[in-house]
Amino acid sequence: MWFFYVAIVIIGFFSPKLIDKYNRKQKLRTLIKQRAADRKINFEWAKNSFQKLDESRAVEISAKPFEELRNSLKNGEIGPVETLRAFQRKAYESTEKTNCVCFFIQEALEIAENLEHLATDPNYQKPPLFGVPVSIKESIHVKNLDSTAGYAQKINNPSDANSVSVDQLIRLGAVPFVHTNIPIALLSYGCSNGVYGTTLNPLDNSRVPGGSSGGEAALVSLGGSVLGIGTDVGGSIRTPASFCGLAGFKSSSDRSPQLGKTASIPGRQLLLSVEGPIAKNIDVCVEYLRLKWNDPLLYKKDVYMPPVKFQENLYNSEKPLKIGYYTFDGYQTASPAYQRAVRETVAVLKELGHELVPFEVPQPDHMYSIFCAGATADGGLYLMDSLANDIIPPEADIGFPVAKLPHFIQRLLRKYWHHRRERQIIQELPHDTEEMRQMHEKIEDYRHEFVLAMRAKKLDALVCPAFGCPPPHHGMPNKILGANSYPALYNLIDFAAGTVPVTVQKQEDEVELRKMKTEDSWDRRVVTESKNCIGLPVSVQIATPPYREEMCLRLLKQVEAKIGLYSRTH
Ligand SMILES: CCCCCCCC/C=C\CCCCCCCC(=O)NCC(=O)O
Repeated sequence: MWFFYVAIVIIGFFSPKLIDKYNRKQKLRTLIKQRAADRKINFEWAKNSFQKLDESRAVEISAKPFEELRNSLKNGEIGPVETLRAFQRKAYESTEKTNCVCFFIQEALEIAENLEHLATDPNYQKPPLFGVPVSIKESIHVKNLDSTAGYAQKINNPSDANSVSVDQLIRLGAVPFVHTNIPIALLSYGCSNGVYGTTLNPLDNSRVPGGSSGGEAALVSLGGSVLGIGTDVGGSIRTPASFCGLAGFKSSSDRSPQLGKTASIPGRQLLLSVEGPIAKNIDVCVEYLRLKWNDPLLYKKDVYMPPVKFQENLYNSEKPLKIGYYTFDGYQTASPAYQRAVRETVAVLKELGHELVPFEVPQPDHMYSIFCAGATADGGLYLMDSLANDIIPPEADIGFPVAKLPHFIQRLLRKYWHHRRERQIIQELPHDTEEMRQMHEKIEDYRHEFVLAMRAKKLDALVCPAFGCPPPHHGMPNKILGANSYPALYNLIDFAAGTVPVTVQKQEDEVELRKMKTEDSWDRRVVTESKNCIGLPVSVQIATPPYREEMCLRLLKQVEAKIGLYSRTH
């Protein structure tokens, strides 16, 4: 009988909270429905807009690669409004296939019309990106649009101003025209959320397009945009670019504006999210970054950015470099095709006269554990709190179950948890201010250790796999966290890093898979998820220390020119 009374007391105590939570979630579901209705209207608006342009003309315009498009707009062969309509059509078709677009930016039409009007003046000097439509990741602020980062609770909070980067694009003559999809909280290399749904990989719909800039990669891959702007705090530009066969680049944090984007974890200090380009080839990324860094106004709009222009001397240098390489970072065995991509890149760089030497990543277990601690910042409290108050589809899950337990339970499990790598991560998640300070100290120390290891070999740059495995199936990214160690390292140490596709998965790689040693569930899933991927693109990653971005771009360009998967076709 006593049990009955205790149960009544417990239910009585918790029920107001449960009812409150239920009501909150119901409100969020209503908001999601309203958002879906608004989105339908927005898509209808885009359809009306692109139907004003003859389809064959639209196909002709949207088939032009970036440089040709820019030239055609410059010499007046095509106009900004018809170009916008052509890409609206292509983006509409792309989103029908992959659900990559969240919203079409309606102000884009005014911007394009204004450019067209300005161009009627014979004395008008066309800006460098005159009329080029550019796609923008949803978390980057565009005036009058929400940046929800996939949270239903953030619906109906439109940005009151453009981000520094979007404003700059408009100043350079570009036409930001769509907001693209992301995973909830931006902390996944999948691309699912309860507000806009799941984005599919255009090359294999059953697999993720990468994340968190997954909508960008799917859109660019299908030709719905020639230049996409993403953000990266743990691979979110490089991973989707790799999974969709594109080039992607992230600078060190000082060379990216910080104003005007929704951060995955606001207030995170040592791991700053960086904006950067995704495009069909590295030339487009270079051209965008050249324009971006050579714009003196950028450094007035974001006064925290050191005014460092595009360093042509580094980009055009012919000096042979000393480059370290590794096929295994000591944390996650990469699937065979990614290892082969490194070996083939090393051969090309040697052929070009560079000196290549093997490199070992210092303390790999420590490296990825402190990355996870740094990326979540406060032991996961902000993340857990935000997620608990939202709608999370199963395929959008973040982290792993033990990391979500209350801190007092994690403390008990820290020594005994059976999964070694999960245990190492929970050991590093800070649970109080002292551990938080220690976490920052560990990150600083690791950066110094890494730089010393590079200096000991006099290295200018590093080459390694872009990722640990090909795009896994939807719902798998948080179950294979280790595969993210390859891009994450370069956020942890705040280096410049970029990826280019250099090969595709082959039969021989799938045969090699059978020889892979597996220690835990992450390893086993790397193997299972790497099967049946023949023909999917595989990228290599190149990284350089901060302020040597242009050196990294030079190497990416050299590799792409020699073995880039699409260098001849795009
Ligand atoms: C709930 C606590 C869980 C803590 C442990 C989970 C650790 C998860 C940390 C990192 C996830 C790794 C995936 C990262 C994907 C890329 C993220 C990114 O670059 N985002 C871009 C951005 O934030 O702007």
